Amino acid sequence: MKEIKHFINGEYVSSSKGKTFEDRNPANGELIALVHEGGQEEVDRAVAAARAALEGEWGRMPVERRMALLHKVADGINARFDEFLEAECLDTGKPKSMASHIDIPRGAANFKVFADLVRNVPTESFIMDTPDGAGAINYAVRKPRGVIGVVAPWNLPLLLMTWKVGPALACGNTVVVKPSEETPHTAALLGEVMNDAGVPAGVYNVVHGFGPGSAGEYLTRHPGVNGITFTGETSTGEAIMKAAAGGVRPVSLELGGKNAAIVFADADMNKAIEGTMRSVFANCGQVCLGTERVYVERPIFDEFVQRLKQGAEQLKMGWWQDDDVSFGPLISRTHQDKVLSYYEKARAEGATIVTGGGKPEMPGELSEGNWVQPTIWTGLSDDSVVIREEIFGPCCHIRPFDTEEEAIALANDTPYGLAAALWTENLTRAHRVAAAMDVGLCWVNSWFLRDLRTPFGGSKQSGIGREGGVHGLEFYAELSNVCIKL
Ligand SMILES: NC(=O)c1ccc[n+]([C@@H]2O[C@H](COP(=O)([O-])OP(=O)(O)OC[C@H]3O[C@@H](n4cnc5c(N)ncnc54)[C@H](O)[C@@H]3O)[C@@H](O)[C@H]2O)c1
Ligand SMILES: O=C/C=C/C=C(\O)C(=O)O
Repeated sequence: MKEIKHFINGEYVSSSKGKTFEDRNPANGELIALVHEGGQEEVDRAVAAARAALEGEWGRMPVERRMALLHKVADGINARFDEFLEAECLDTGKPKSMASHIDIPRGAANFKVFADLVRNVPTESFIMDTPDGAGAINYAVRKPRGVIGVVAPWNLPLLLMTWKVGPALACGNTVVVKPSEETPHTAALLGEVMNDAGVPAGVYNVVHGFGPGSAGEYLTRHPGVNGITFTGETSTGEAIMKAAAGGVRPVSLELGGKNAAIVFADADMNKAIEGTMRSVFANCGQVCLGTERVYVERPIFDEFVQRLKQGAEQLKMGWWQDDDVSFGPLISRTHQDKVLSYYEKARAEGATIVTGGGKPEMPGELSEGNWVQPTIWTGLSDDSVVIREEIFGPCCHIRPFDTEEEAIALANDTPYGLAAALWTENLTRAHRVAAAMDVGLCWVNSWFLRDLRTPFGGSKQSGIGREGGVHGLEFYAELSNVCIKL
């Protein structure tokens, strides 16, 4: 049986207590690897290695050399594209059509983009008057924050982990990564790429394990960690904020969502259907930016519902390797139970089930996987739990609206504030409504179109801080002002 070990100080190491847990293929439940579970000892070793690397060659490395190494890491991911693809798809069950276009290319891009960015970003400078007339010059210096703890989720494992590791290393920090227990493969494989690229030992470390009482908690509580960046559920974000309060360490939190799409009657129907198909069903609905609430202007409501239903019923489920497969399983049996519990709640609350609503019949081995049907509901009241709580599954509720004001109020009626998608051909309305969305990210006539120079993050309970472009530097670097009296 394959074993996945920690990556500490440039070496793959076993758990000192010999503890392991299972990594299963979500498509058929097959055991694919045994993963070493880290405890306090492994976290201590990883943090110590990361600290030593900061004080060693990495900390003294000229910026140009550091950036060249990060480019080599990106090239190393691309050179082993098929291995990363297989590792990611085995852990998640996601179709290769998705992972080959999104997950793996973004894994490489996250290193290149931030290496180039950090090399080119200026810092601020102010010249001031002084009473003696000689003046003074202020300028800011960006310094690495230190050891960054990276806690990542399972839905886009390589993409979301490197989205943090890329800028962290570009700013000169070192990292200890705690990948999701569901998806340990690609974080482990990245260790080999780091070594092959010549990144010094201790710069990139990985400790596997769970959250509470395991590697996640030990890492976030560790006093040797200078900042924690986390993507995952809002409730976990709360626990991590509490852990970070000890020692007053900064956090960057990218959390849950209950994202709305608003489809106006003047939308290009084909584009709106194509985009909403992706925003609801891509990655089996397991995308934080995904749409779970769709508001459609009444004159086109029936047509929209029918066309989304047709699209959902044409999704092809199956093995990740098959070229025509567009829909994979949910990540785990536990998550399948959670999503199915919302399917039951929708039924109990009297939803009209337009399509789906249960488990599909899957052939052969696939019958052991965590499959659920793509599901569309109408007819629920605005206070239904199905409409208020994040499900993180391939499902949405569609509700008609009559006025722009009503649509805005409905979309914003949520404790979350991550993303929104608007569909309209009216440019003035697009600007007006986009500005009224209480979210960190609003797409107009598109979804998940990403320029990595832009601010990314959530408002309300969807997060704290913005990563992406220069904005992530607020977290990954410490700005320190130098004031020189002339
Ligand atoms: N805003 C975003 O950018 C974004 C992106 C992707 C996913 N998400 C959110 O992530 C969630 C799905 O991912 P998930 O189920 O892996 O999230 P999760 O919060 O259950 O787990 C995320 C990570 O945190 C670790 N963890 C759990 N409890 C911990 C604790 N007490 N201390 C330290 N670490 C702990 C887990 O082991 C895992 O590595 C959804 O809510 C989704 O909306 C948000
Ligand atoms: O599931 C959430 C997706 C998050 C995407 C990003 O963080 C990104 O594209 O940088």
